[in-house]
Amino acid sequence: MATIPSPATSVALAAGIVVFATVVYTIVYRIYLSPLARFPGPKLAAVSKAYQFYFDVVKAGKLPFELVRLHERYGPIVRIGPNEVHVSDPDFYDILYASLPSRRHKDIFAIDGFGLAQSVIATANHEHHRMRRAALNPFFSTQAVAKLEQSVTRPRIDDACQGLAKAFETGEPVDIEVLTLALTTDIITQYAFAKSYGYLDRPGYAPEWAEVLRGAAQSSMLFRYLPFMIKLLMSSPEWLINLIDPKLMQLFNIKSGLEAQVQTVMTNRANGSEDTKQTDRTIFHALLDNPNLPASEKTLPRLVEEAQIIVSAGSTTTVHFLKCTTFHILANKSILSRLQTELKSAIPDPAVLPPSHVLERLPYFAAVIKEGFRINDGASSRLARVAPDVDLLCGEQTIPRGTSISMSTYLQYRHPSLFPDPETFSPDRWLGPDAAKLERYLVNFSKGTRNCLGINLARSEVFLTLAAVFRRFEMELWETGRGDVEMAHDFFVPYVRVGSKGVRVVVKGICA
Ligand code: HEM
Repeated sequence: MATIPSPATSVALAAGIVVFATVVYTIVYRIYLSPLARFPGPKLAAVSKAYQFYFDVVKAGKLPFELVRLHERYGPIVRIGPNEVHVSDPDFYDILYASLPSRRHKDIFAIDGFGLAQSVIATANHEHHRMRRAALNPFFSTQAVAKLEQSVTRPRIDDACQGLAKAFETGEPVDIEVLTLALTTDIITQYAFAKSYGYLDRPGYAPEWAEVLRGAAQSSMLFRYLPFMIKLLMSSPEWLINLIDPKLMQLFNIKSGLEAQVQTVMTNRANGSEDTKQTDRTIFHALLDNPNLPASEKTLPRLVEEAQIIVSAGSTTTVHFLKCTTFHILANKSILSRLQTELKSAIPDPAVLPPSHVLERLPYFAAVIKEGFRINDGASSRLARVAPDVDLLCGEQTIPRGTSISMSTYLQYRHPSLFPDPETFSPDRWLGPDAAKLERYLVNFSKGTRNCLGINLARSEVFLTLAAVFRRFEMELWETGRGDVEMAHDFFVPYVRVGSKGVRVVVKGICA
């Protein structure tokens, strides 16, 4: 005898049918009816972010390599998400990463995993981003960077060189990543917070910091899919963090230190006891003083998040550049010798470095730096933008407004028509008759309204550091190979294979 289902069973059945129908409709819509349906790509990628999740998280940062395969198979525009296409067409770069007056929102998916939602880099809306960015720009302008070169950047580079001089005496190998991470961290913290973290003075240059940053970068790949997890982690008590991973405490201590610093600036202002010495001015003073930022932009948590992104963005990318470029110079004897000849004639006294804008005019040195930028990829993550007002023309195809569109340096720098033999470190490609044309494709700092805030500081650091190191020391690579510089994982910035012991050098001599 047939039984009549209970009301609860009927409701559950009806709910199941609705969920099933919704899922089926979503799949059919995304594959066949969406405005992006005409762009080729794997069906799973069109349906859900699971495709990206597999390469980002399960395979630990392998999406750039998969993107190469996808573009070989499907052409210059590939659909890689329900609302995302990835483009491999270098001539489209300037269109996507456009300057004002074009409006570009950001698809902050890739940034969300850092848990710094109130910082400039994670600001999705174009106008909101303009406001936050305008407040920071003066602090990192060409003039501001040039002014602080004398008092902040060069003294720290001299400190790092002291470390190399000591290594010459002891014969101990030096890990370039650890040394330059201490250097760039000390520079950015002195520059932005008037208080250097002093990593260059710590034993072994605080080697654990590199590990902490790598761990945070890798975790961000998971957190970008589950952003609530990073929020939960950031608000957890210290004992729990210690239990999960004691190394994470370094990040938390930095956050607490920044909170205390901002709080002091705010309290001193409130009770009129502020120390107004220009040398003590920090990025917090600049933001708090800015009349164009409303009070909601000057809260303690937001200022701390802005400071946190500046510490990490201001160190990791520059370090990867310095480490890779040092490797390639030392691995190519003829390049090393040509570079040192030019540096010796431009810097007669190794103790007295010219300003970075003078170094930038040395033709061979500038070509080495450009090639260093090309071969190290910069930020390896695809950088997604959204044009809210206009459709964008890519070749013959129109990408509808509102689409998340991304491009990657990894593909751009391996484009056969621009950079033949891309795995070879060849500064000469920047000295040929087509070099000027080629420069528009060198995009490590991205372009347009959301390009790198720290571009002037980064350029000053890399020119001064490499000039100092290669003018002052004779070095050789020590137990280091190409696998120690090639990207094996994309954790927003490039990371090398697990188990690499880094780029290590021995100092063989001090140059007169
Ligand atoms: C060689 C070194 C560097 C490279 C290759 C680099 C690259 C980049 C790239 C590609 C972006 C765009 C990211 C995106 O679209 O999501 C960016 C943004 C940013 N960079 Fe850098 N960067 C470097 C050094 C620095 C330094 C020294 C600072 C220190 C202040 C810095 C601070 C920032 C900030 C705050 C942003 C966000 C800007 C915004 O959203 O308006 N970077 N960087």
